[in-house]
Amino acid sequence: MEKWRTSRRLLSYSSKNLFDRQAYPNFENSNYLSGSGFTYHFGRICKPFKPVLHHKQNLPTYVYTLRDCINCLRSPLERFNGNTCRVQHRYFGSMATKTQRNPMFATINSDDISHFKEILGEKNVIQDEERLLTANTDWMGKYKGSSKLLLQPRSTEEVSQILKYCNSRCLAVVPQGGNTGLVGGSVPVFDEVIINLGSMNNIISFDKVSGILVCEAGCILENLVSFLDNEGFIMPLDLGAKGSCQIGGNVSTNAGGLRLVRYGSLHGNVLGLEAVLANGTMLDILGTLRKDNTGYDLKHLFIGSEGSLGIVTKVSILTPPKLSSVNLAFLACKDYFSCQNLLLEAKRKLGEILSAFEFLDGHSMDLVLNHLEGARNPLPPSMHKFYVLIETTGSDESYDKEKLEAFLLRSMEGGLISDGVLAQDINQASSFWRIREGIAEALTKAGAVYKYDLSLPVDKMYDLVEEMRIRLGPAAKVVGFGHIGDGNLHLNISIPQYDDAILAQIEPFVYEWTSKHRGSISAEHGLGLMKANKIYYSKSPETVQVMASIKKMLDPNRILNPYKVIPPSLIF
Ligand SMILES: O=C(O)CC[C@@H](O)C(=O)O
Ligand SMILES: [Zn+2]
Repeated sequence: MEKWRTSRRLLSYSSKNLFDRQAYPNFENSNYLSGSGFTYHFGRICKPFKPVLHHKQNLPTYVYTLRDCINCLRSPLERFNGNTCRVQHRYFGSMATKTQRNPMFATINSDDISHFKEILGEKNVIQDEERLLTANTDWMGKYKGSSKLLLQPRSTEEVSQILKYCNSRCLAVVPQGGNTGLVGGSVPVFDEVIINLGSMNNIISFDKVSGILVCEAGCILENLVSFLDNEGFIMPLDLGAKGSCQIGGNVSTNAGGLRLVRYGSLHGNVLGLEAVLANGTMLDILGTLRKDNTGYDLKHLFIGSEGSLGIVTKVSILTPPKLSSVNLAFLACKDYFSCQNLLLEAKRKLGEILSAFEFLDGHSMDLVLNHLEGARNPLPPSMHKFYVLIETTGSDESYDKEKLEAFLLRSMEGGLISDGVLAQDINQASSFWRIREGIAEALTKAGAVYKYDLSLPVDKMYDLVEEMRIRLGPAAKVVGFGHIGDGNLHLNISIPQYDDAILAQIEPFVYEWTSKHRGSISAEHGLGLMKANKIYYSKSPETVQVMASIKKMLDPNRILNPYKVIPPSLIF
């Protein structure tokens, strides 16, 4: 096979909108909250004693008390401190916890509707069933709420008025952007009012000298990409969902994506933001400075807190200049060890021009080929176990190409790569990216899927996939792919339909494994509803207590995105 044909310069390319809701049927099966019934303490096994109903009973959270814990040896007497359960939160890692609607929240009445119509105008107060069905359902069709109301504010002032009113009435709300999240964070759990930011989609300013873009939260990522492309700049983040996701949602979930290896996370790229607090206060921290050490940097509270502390309405982002030479290689590796070594070498040898380093296993490739129309393996049919995409972005066409080709040749001679091709044009590059970016879509088409988004030491990452495969046997397809360059594994388990018995084999094992290796149970997707109760696998009780205190201070009535991020029993 002709290995490294001369590559033509790739200009900017963007993949198809993979997350277009229209393209996907909804799946009806959704018993996402059932747990395994085991008791865990930070991912370590504790012996179940007896389940008790949580004493602050709005929520029937079953608390498995701890006794003879082989790891922590804490006395079960610590369970209660007067009326306050002091340590219960430590013990419900993956146990059966079923969230119930908190009765402290009011339900919408006709006066509320009239009030919202006064603030927003008739057409921005949506009660239409079809629109609500879409907004109540997440992209995977896995999480479904039953909200009766969707509001579409057009300005920060309107968001402020909505929240002020909801807070006074104790009406729970869920902020929603493009609704492309994967942890049930952007849809209601019950009847929360949906606040959709999609109408706030103006670009406010762009400064070519500094590369700082200021825009409203509802701007679709791909529109920002196109706008910046005309100005000779790029967004520092790139996601498969770019055609639908909105920047406010990206910031609120601290979305990572394909370019993080080069440009870093949104905690670094977001220079400022505007957010509306639960009581309607408009918080203007929309700075455009690279350096500002005047007190606490509060913007970081809103980056990645999934709308639980405030609703992000505007953002200011540092954007890198668009460089003229982009190359993309699609490679095969014989084993995971070679992928790791290739990453190490790529960092060393490609240095400043490396802009993406992604991997997928052969099982992910099979899924894509079986379920994505028109997808084709760019390499000749062979049983490759692993594939890697390496993208370089630089400013000197011949130097960059030479550098990449020399690197690929050396890696091939050294046995790190077993086969590979370089994209010859934008279309080819898009088709390569389509394979990597299309895995999530292929999984959704294949049936039910359990998703885990983990940060792990790179050398350990794939052991988990293999262990899971052995654990589940032929009943499930276990696939591993992701941002190996950032130590982020996407472990997905695909089965024909959701099955509690299989889930019990996966959880809490997967969280325990991650905790044991000092990883994170959410690398980039957030905790949402799916993992609010699992937070202790990655954070200490003291840390979660501080988070809960911040939540209670900023949102005393807990109206913002309830039941998500922090274990409900800690804050209600
Ligand atoms: O579906 C997933 O598990 C990952 C989705 C997304 O974060 C990706 O990197 O493709
Ligand atoms: Zn990802």
